[in-house]
Amino acid sequence: MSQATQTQTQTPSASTAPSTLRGADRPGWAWLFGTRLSAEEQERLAREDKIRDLLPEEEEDTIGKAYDSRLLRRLFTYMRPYRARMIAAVILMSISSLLSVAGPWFIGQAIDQGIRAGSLPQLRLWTVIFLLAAVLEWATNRSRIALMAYVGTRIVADLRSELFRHLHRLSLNFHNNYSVGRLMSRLISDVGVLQDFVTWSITGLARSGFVLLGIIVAMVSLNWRLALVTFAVLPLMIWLTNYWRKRVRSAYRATRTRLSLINGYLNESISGIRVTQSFTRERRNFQHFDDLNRSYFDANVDAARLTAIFFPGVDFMGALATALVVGVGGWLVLGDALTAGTLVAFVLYVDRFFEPIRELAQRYNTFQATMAGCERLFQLLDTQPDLVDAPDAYPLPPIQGRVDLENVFFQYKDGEPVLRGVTLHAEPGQRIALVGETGAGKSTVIRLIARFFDVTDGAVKIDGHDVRHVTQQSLRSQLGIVLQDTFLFGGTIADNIRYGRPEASDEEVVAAAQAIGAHEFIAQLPEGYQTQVGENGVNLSVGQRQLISFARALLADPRILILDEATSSVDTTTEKQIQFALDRLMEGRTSFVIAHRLSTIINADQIVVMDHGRIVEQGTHQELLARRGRYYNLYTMQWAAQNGGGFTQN
Ligand SMILES: Nc1ncnc2c1ncn2[C@@H]1O[C@H](COP(=O)(O)OP(=O)(O)OP(=O)(O)O)[C@@H](O)[C@H]1O
Repeated sequence: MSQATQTQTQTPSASTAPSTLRGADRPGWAWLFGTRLSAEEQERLAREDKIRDLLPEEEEDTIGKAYDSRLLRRLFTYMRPYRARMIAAVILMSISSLLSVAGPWFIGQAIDQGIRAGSLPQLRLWTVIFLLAAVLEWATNRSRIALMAYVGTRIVADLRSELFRHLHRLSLNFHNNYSVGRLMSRLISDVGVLQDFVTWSITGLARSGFVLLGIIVAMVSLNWRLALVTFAVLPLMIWLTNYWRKRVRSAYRATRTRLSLINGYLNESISGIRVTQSFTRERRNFQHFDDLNRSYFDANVDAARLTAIFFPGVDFMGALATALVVGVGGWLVLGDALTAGTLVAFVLYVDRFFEPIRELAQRYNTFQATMAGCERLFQLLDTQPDLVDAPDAYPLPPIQGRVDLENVFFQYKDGEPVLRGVTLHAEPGQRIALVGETGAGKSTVIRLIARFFDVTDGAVKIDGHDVRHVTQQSLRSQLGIVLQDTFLFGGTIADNIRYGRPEASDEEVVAAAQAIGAHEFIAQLPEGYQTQVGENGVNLSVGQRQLISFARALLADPRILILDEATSSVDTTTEKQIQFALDRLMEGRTSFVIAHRLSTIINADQIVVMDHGRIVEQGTHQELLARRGRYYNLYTMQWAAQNGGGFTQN
């Protein structure tokens, strides 16, 4: 049962109301006086109860500190190659900040020395200076942003490539446990947040701090009494910022977690749409999606309400400070204690004073998101591959194809042995079929041969070389692995066939397809070998996909071939075709086949019957039938199921 249906049975209760609803959405007095919930609020509580179990634990989605020197230091190492550009951006930022602070002072001069002194040349001079300063400010700002956008984009491109390479180095165990959705979110959203941060926040924050400081210095030096009047609104401002900062943290977290739920559910629903349609689950899915969607909507509305409190609040503080400055300043001007130009400059400063404060508060959030994103990205980058080449690993020389498993023990988790003393010898060119109940350990055996995991005890040897002593690259390049879920990459059929040997000629590609028996259907496609497959490509049947993957394996020409349940999901005609292709593919190679249909492995040189991690029988088809043991039972059961009657051995 899915989590969604499990949670549907829960009854909504006000005591378990989500913190965002309790804190930000509901007015305080409603809780204080126990006012009844409106129908809409009750509905929302019911919805939140349904999705509660799906929300990540607080620790999993740590919002992170707004400032973490360790993370920042590491982030700065990525900026090092672009140091020159960053220094240039900082210089430009300083110039534009100074010009921004100087602007109101120029206006003050234009009024006092031009208008009040009745001097047209002075008025002209200060106006031109102001204009030039504005143009220069625009130009420096523009260049700073362009430089930082370049640096941000480069850093993100570098980091993305590093992550991509790192993901390819991580072992199968890691990929089994880390969902594709989570990886995509690291590669796309976390990296994206970082780009925003580098482009906008680093110099943007510095500029805001710089301008704020400059304005304070300018105001105090112009008239310290009036400056104090302006600062009178600061306590109110600090209170408002703190109020907002505390609440916005959980509000944004709520929107983020709900958005990730929507994305995850969309991903799952689209991937599993066939199953949904075949079980006519659409209505339930619509309902669940509506719940998620509404919950995201509600969280966004909460966040928007907070924004609606804060930003107009800052504007109001600005207006309040302006009123104070105009009132007190005007009174000083009337008493000749202040010039009109200084007053105008002050009014302009007050206006600019609140802009960086607003910016700093707004960036606080980005800062938190960036630190959390960085933490997750670096954690991923720090994940060590479970399997690394030994320091003295040597490349496996070209092999004949002898495979030996010597008393192999293996466990995925401590205390849960999966293989218990497996010994198996395959001569070059032999076909080995692994059979047994589900969970017997067949796939584990082939994973150990390909060294996707290391044995816990014993050894796996290829041509006498312990697989732990050779480089992984040299080992896998001599193995061909064809899995049950055939994966075709975006590109043409020809590209897919030459995936393991990109340098293969067109003739070799066609020859491989012909040998496998795939040429006929490929030739009939409108664009033949140039037909696009993979996502958005032509629709191929399961059997056709398998044939392409066989041609791919044949062209790569490995000495050892591993086939995982390759014939379990196709009809009888296709199975015959595939059987032909397989026979062709396995010719002259050591092959390990896991086939659930025993009829396909009758010709194997050795049939290895596994049970609970041990080999319980071993021999040819005839030998094992004659023994009337485990294999005989498995075979006769399948034979009866497929032919509707009892099996008689002739
Ligand atoms: N990545 C893993 N982590 C932990 N346990 C695993 C992992 N893969 C397999 N197992 C466990 O190891 C045991 C053997 O699994 P294995 O896949 O080798 O069986 P199998 O014989 O190939 O089964 P099937 O025919 O169903 O594919 C099972 O009990 C399985 O639950």
